[in-house]
Amino acid sequence: MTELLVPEAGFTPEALHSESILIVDFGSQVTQLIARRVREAGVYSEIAPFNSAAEAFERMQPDGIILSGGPSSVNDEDAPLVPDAFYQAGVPILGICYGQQVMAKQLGGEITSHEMGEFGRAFVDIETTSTLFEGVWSKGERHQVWMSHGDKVTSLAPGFTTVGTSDGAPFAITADEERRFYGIQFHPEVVHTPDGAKLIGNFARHVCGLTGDWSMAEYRATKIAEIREQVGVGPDGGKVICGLSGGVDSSVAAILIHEAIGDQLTCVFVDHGLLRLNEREQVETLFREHYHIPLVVVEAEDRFMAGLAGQTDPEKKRKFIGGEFIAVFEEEAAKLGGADFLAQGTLYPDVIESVSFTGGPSVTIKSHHNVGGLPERMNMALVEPLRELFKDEVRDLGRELGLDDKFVGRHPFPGPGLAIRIPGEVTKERCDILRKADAIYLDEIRNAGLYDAIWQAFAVLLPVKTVGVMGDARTYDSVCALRAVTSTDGMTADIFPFDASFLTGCATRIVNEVKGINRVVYDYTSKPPGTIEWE
Ligand SMILES: Nc1ncnc2c1ncn2[C@@H]1O[C@H](COP(=O)(O)OP(=O)(O)OP(=O)(O)O)[C@@H](O)[C@H]1O
Ligand SMILES: O=c1[nH]c(=O)c2[nH+]cn([C@@H]3O[C@H](COP(=O)(O)O)[C@@H](O)[C@H]3O)c2[nH]1
Ligand SMILES: NC(=O)CC[C@H](N)C(=O)O
Ligand SMILES: [Mg+2]
Repeated sequence: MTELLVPEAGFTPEALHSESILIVDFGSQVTQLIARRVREAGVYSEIAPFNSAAEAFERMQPDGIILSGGPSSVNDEDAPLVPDAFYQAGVPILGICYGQQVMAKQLGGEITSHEMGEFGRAFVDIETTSTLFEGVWSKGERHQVWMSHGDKVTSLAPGFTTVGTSDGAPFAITADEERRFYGIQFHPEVVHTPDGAKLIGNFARHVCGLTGDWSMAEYRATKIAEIREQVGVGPDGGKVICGLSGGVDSSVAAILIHEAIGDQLTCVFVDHGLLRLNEREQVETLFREHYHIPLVVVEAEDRFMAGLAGQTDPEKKRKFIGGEFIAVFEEEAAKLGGADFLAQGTLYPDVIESVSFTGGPSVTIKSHHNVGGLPERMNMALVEPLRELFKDEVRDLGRELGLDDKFVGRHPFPGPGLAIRIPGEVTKERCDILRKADAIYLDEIRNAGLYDAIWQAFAVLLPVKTVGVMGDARTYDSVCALRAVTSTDGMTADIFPFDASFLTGCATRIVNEVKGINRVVYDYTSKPPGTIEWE
């Protein structure tokens, strides 16, 4: 564990790092990925929606600006714009997709809307050298990129030259090397542009001239400062309760908040009856052994089961669970004499799937219990220090905080627990059946030494009964589906390719040992098109 830079009261996060990049958000689905790539390049970044970017600029005094993509067309009447002052600030600018188009338009170029765009994989031909590509791409080469646009630049703004072209975009890559303005039609932030991360790194280092000395240690110190600022420290500071599940995210959040505000924090673990076998005891023991943070364990099985009775719609189940979690937290807060803040280990993927991050156009895939599943009325303000991070970054932060490997390496487990792994009605009896099957499956995975190679694995209990024969007798019982995926951040996932013999072994054990299940199947669907959980 590295020593923490303890920020003083009244301290601002900007004071911690000398280098930063401002990302102006025009509502792209993948703006957070730009921030992530900048972090990977070792540079602190902040995202500001286009309409508050001027204030963010004043505060941060960034060394570079990246303009995101977005759903608007620059030819629309109310098209969102970049504050004019940014073009006069002498700071390098990288415009991506809409960002390229809006910069071209504002600086005197032209953009045309076409019926046919380029969506998905495309290729760019590099026509000249550019500081943006130094050491990555050279003149005369052709490279794969990822595009998603209907509009395109058709006439360059004064000072710009064409650096690269694609079939659908004659000005796919444009540069004004003197002003250090770059406009690219493709998206370097997504993995489908294989050299994209390097290009963003080049923008930070070669174009903006940054050294890239930002680290998770600094993220930790920055967040501690922000938490202190939000909650207040000492006798006049607020009280915080943190929903703790024993999962990586909430454990990291709890430790971080505890570092920031000490005993103003109490953790609350809710046993809603939807946990895995022996999970409550394990989490309680592990947490009390490792940390001296007050922990309240709430027995809430009956109320969750009662509320779930008769519910079969996945979104209704999720919304009920989200609301009931908050009701429990509020009751526990009252018992502690009131709390002003509720802390959660919410991550960026929870946010993007539930709602749009800065008011952009993204659709709701499913209401994660801790975001879209929250009730409208909330007494406590939220403290969510991990809200911009992806899972693997949270694990890095956990290691930085000295979190035990037993926590860092745990497979994710969703807050609504077994409820979203039992399609149809959830009952205690069905939870008990699933708990047994899931425990056997994970036991087999651990015994085979596969736990760490898999990102997440679990069993699902289907609302389907099939006929079987056991000991010469007919059975008519439920089907259990097994799922295991590989992933880095849970946003996309691939199935884990078990050997057939491993799956046969699991199926045999589950059918033999779990009463109520007589058939086992394996889920071969990646994400997309599937999601990881079944509901
Ligand atoms: N049983 C629970 N009791 C209290 N809070 C919970 C519980 N389950 C989930 N939460 C809260 O909801 C948040 C989101 O849950 P989520 O499962 O995404 O994170 P996690 O459990 O901390 O980590 P992981 O994703 O590794 O399981 C948690 O960080 C925690 O604040
Ligand atoms: O805390 C959570 N509350 C939720 O409501 C929720 N829904 C899904 N997940 C977890 O998120 C990751 C992506 O899951 P999906 O592909 O099913 O959306 C996977 O790791 C899922 O287990 C949740 N976690
Ligand atoms: N992904 C984007 O930024 C798209 C920009 C603009 N809406 C277009 O269709 O060209
Ligand atoms: Mg969890």
